Order: sequence, then C-alpha cells, then structure tokens
Amino acid sequence: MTQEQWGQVKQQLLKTVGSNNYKTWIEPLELQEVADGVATLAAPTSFLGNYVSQNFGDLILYQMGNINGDVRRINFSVAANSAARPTAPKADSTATSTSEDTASPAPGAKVAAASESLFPTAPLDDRFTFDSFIVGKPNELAHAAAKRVAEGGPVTFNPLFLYGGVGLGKTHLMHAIAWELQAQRPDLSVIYLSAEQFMYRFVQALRDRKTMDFKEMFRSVDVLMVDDVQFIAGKESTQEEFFHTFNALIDQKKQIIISADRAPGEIANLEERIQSRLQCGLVVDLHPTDYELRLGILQSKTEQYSAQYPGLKLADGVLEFLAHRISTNVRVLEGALTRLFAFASLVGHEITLELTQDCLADVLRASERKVSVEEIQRQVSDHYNIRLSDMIGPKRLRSFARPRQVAMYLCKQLTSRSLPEIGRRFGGRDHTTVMHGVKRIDELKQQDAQIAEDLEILRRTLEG
Ligand SMILES: Nc1ncnc2c1ncn2[C@@H]1O[C@H](COP(=O)(O)OP(=O)(O)OP(=O)(O)O)[C@@H](O)[C@H]1O
Repeated sequence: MTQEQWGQVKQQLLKTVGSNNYKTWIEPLELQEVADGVATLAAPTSFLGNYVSQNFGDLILYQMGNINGDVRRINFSVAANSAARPTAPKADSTATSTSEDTASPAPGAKVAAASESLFPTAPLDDRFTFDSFIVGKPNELAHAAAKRVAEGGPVTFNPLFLYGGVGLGKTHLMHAIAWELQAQRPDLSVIYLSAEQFMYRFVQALRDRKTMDFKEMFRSVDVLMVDDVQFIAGKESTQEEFFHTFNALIDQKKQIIISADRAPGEIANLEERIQSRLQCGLVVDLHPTDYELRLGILQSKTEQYSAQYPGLKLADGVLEFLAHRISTNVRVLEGALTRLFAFASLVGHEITLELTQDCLADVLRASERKVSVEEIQRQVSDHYNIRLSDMIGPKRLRSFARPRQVAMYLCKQLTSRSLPEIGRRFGGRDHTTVMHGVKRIDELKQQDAQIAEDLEILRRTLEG
C-alpha cells in the first residue's frame, strides 16, 4: 500500500465515520509500513491506537482491502498493555496490537477454533453486567429472558430476539449474558459481535478465500450473539451467510441471541425467510423507560458517583426532576448525570436544582417534546374535520376561522415560535391577526366548555 493509497483510504473513512470522528481518530494516524500483508499504522498515543483499533480496526482494514487487496491485517505501533479494558486478557503479548487481537474473547471463555485472522469476538464492556442493570416494568421480560439464557442450561427458546429503541439497554443485556456465561460456563465457546462486524469478517473471509474457515468457526460455537442485526438488511450475500449460520446453529441446538432496533417483521429489506426464522424463538421488546425505571437508574448511578466524588452533595428532588424531564434514552440520562457531577465537582458546589437547570439547559431543552406548527395545523384540521388548505387559506368563514384561531393559540402555547413567525406559517397573516386569535381563544376557553375540551384533547394528542 502506497502513501497515496493510504490517502484514498482516509478519504473513504472520512465519508464513513464523519468529520468529527475522522479528525479525532483517523487523521492522526500515519502509515508506517506494509510488510507481508500487514500494514502498520503509527498512532501518537497508545490510548488513541487502542481506541482506533477497537472501534475502527475492522473498518480501516475493510477499506484498505478495497483499495489494495494485499493488506490482510493491521498493526498499531502502540503498547498492547495500554488496552482500555484491563480485565480482558490480551490475545497475544507482542508490543503491537492488531485489529484482530483487540477483538478479544470474553475473559475465560473458550474461543471457537478459528484462523487468527478471523478471530471474531468483540470486546465486552465491563460496566455492562446484570448487577448494574436496573430492572423495571419496561424491561423485566427482556431481563428475565436474558438471565435464563445466561444460565447456559438446555436451550429453551431459540433464538432470543431482543429489540427496542436507541439506548434502552440491548447491548448492555447482551454483554451481561456474555459475562455471566463466561463466569458460569467457561467451557462454552461464546461469540459476541455486531452484525456489522459479522459482515466485515465475512467480506474479509471472501477476499482471503477463507470462507470455509469462516463457516466452520461460526458453526462450531455454543452461543452466538449478534447485535444490531438490522445492519445486514439489504446486504444480500451477508444475509445469505447469516441465514445458513443461523440454521446450522439452531439445528445443533446452540443458543443464538440477536438484537435489533425493531421487531423482526419490521426490518425493511430483510429477507422474509430470515424474518420468519428470527421470530421462531422468543421475541422480547425493551419498552421505552418509565419514570420509576429512570429514577432507579439515576439512583444507582448516583451511588457510583458519590464514591467517585466524595463530599459532593445532591439536593433533594434533583434526581426526580431529571427522571421526569429527560424521558428519551438511558444514554442521554447517564450523560446528563455524568456532566452534572463533573461540573459540580469543578465548581465545588452542592448539586441543587438551579445548578442542574443551568448546567443541563441544552439537554433539558433538547428533551422537551417538540411540537411543530405543521403538526398542530394538521391535528387541528383533523379534529374539526376541515382541510389543511382551508385552515391556512384566506377564507374567513366561521367554520374555518375558529379552528384557525385554535391552532394559532396552540402554536403560541406549545412552540417557541414568535407571533410574526406563526402568522407567516398561516398563509402570511399579520402578527396582529395571530395576537387577536390567541386572545379570543383565551377568552372563549373560560366561557365555552366545548372549546375548553377541544383544547384539552388537542394538547394531549400533540404532547403525546
Ligand atoms: N436498565 C438499565 N440499567 C442500567 N443501565 C442501563 C439500562 N438500560 C440502559 N442502560 C445504559 O444505557 C446506555 C445505553 O444502553 P445500550 O448501549 O445497551 O443501548 P442499546 O439498546 O444497545 O442502544 P443502541 O440501539 O444505541 O445500540 C448504556 O450505558 C447502558 O449501561
């Protein structure tokens, strides 16, 4: 691989990983040498080298392979000792870490016999255990199913299919299963990897003419876990391979655990036979968190932080406030708490409600349910059974004018748009017209029970 080709690889990586990731992680890398199919990349720090190796190693190798088929492995010229996960054993103890050896097995778990270049298990996050997973109504079934599978007993439901929205704990549960299996059943060979990694491995095997090794390896494991399976949608040959691997393991009564961001039947461009195969075991949904679960997660995180930041006090009501206000995903919730503790420890203050509102203003704003003017117009015209064009149009008929005023009122109440802006969205009306409409509905809702009820229903629908 020449420096020029390395430049092309970097250009491709820029497109794939985005400019922020690119600047931080890829740009600092230098191509040092290529010998015997092994490309050595020099990273300025061992941390960076390890991080890139873990997170982008496969991708870099994949792109390099596309541009120059001679490259089969990558080395990072950094010390292997500085790996991010101290508990994970090193796959080898040489002074370099490779994209393969960072994909190390769960400690203690036996890794399926495989050629080194296809070494498949992705690293596990040691924070993601059953102990640190808070159980509530929305995730109790998923948790119970994961626990059962983690016992490593006779296979009762196969596959276990976990699905749910972003940041609701799918990966956490899968890692927890892997850790538990490794502790309870170190005799089992367990492979955990993302569907994306499955694809890269497969492509690599195709390129290296090692598909038999690939097949053999995946078909000889006891437990196969594939995260984010929606990734293989639309990728035909990967799907094909996945399907055969899947069938072979099911036939041998080996446990398969799959996660996705939606139910099997809802993954577009996933072959029907795969969709139906995925549904033949237990399909469990991780529901969006509720208030109690969020509070539980915050309390548990706070205990950890209190140990980390001794002496830092948390005022009553702060966690409740956060659990109430941040209702998106757990990742955002955790991030908010991390920021709060870090900030409070810097300024040396007790974490009060004011400090929380101050420090997390952007997160709180972003979590507010955003209702758009268009959504309001649509809902209101549906409610009053008029056409959207009549609501926005010039007609002054009472049957259009009243719903229009209701919609203007709701826009003022539920969005942060100014009166002139609302006017513009209502067919270019003047801000005084909007002001008048808002005032009129304000008065009417005191006198007219029907209007008050309409407003209540609409507000509830719009705020979800
Ligand atoms: N019930 C829970 N208890 C404790 N932590 C949780 C819980 N649910 C999620 N988390 C935490 O939230 C973060 C996001 O979870 P995770 O990565 O498992 O989400 P995911 O469902 O795999 O999301 P994505 O679709 O983005 O991959 C992690 O730090 C995880 O530890």
